[in-house]
Amino acid sequence: MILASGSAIRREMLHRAGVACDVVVPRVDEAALRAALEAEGATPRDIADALAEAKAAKVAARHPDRLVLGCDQVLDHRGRVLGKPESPEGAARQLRALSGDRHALFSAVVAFQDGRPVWRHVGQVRLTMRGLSAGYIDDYIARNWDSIRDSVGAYKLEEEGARFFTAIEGDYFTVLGLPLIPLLSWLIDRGTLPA
Ligand SMILES: Nc1nc2c(ncn2[C@@H]2O[C@H](COP(=O)(O)OP(=O)(O)OP(=O)(O)O)[C@@H](O)[C@H]2O)c(=O)[nH]1
Repeated sequence: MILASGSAIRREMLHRAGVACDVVVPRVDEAALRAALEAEGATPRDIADALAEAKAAKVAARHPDRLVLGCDQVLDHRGRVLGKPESPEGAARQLRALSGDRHALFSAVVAFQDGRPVWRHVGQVRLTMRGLSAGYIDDYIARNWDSIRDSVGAYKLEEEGARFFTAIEGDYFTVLGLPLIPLLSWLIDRGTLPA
């Protein structure tokens, strides 16, 4: 199986679940594709699904004989789609906007076999963030920028980001970027993984 993702935590989640996979980082212009989808009025859920499919398709084209997983995660804040922060200033703007409010994360995975999509799932999590002071946000980013720069929402739930939330409705793995439970269930049900 190939994980078509450059995300270290996605690889780590599969590895810890005992799922062996090769990693091939997809070369997809996510910004352009996301902009086109948003221009068509695509919902955040559809954007995550379409980007995950584009990444899986790109890698599957070069490995038609392998099971290939493409992934994508987007943040939906009052209908606005947010991705990874471009800069510490961008991260501060994002966190100030999310502070004291609710947002959703959509984590999509699309599986390709024999060059076509054979399974897909979009996990959704709703998060309620406590009010964070501007001073704390700036300090958090200054201390954690190297860690959060590749993370949608500019936080990592498994690290200090856990302090941001008063409630999370959905599963932990989906926040980290992969709907792991439905994916493992599908792999087991189709006989790819023993159980
Ligand atoms: N460790 C961690 N990563 C997070 C968290 N929330 C979001 N992310 C990561 O944010 C990234 C979302 O960006 P994507 O475009 O979906 O994925 P990517 O990292 O660019 O990797 P590709 O799949 O190659 O596009 C993923 O790597 C997620 O795993 C979190 O709470 N913890």
